[in-house]
Amino acid sequence: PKGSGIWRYATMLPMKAGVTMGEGRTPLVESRLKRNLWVKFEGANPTGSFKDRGMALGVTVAREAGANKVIVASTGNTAASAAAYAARAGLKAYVVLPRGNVARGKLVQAALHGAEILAVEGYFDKALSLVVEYGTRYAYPLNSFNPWRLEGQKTLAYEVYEELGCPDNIVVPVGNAGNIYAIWKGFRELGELGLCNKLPRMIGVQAAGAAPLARAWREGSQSPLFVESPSTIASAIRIGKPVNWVKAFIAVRESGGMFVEVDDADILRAQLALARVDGVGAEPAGAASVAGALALDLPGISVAVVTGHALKDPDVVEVRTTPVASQEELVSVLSR
Ligand SMILES: Cc1ncc(COP(=O)(O)O)c(/C=C/C(=O)C(=O)O)c1O
Repeated sequence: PKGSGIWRYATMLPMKAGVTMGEGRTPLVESRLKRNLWVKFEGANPTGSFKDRGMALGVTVAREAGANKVIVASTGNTAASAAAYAARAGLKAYVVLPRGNVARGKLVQAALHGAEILAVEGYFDKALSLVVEYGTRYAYPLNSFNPWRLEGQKTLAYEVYEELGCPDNIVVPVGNAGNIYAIWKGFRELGELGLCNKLPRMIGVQAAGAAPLARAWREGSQSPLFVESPSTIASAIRIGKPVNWVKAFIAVRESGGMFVEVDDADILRAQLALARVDGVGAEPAGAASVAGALALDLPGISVAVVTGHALKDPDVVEVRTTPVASQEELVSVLSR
């Protein structure tokens, strides 16, 4: 298909061309951690997360709508992506961040790309309520309640289909819960086009300390059990009140999937295993999908979406070094 980035799929998008940095076409690699497990490495996007897919379309629509300012609340990756894509589109970005809850790499990206960084006390949910209640009057909102974001993010499904056909399970880390619905929408469209006759089960993975949907699912509740003070090492999904929870329930119910939770130890173990066995460097939230895939006994072919790059959150990685003061010491280390 012609066009670069998400615009390769223009026929399936609400607009035919727009702002791009060649987002998408990310690696789909077979994992050696488990049979029938593939990893879709979204860290390979221009700003290092899947958010670029939705931001390319969101920023294009904002500019077409005549906006010159955009605003997002974010745990970091949406902010980084909005900052970069707004810069590319010549728009001003305002990012509202929960002070002390944003991984360093993402903060640096937002600053580098020239966003105005507004720090609020509290969690992501507080930042989002500020944007929804006040921000939208002054700037075009680009959080994932904005449908154009999800239209861009659904292109991941098309890429998986092009390389692997229609897998049996798609495992996705869930925070504000837009991405799991976006990917489901993409596969549902492939079904409507007759390209997939069996659609994948959508498996949403949450961090145990920030699992409003997984807890509701486990307890058979029809609505999420919101978490007042979400807590997890995976700061990207440290979200207690997912704005897209209705859509996420639809995706999981319609697909015959489920929500599960994994604890931080599982997430960090998956991050290391993924990096050292498959060579894929994920930030903790990005590794949560692999932790879920490893913990579950999913029948058939599974694709775990690794949603963000390891460099986003360097502070969670333990670095051990071996001092070498002489060539003898070097030789002794090398010959161990
Ligand atoms: C690496 C990573 N993995 C998974 C998610 C969860 O996706 P959604 O369930 O669609 O929210 C996020 C979300 C980040 C933000 O919500 C934000 O940046 O404000 C993320 O950065």
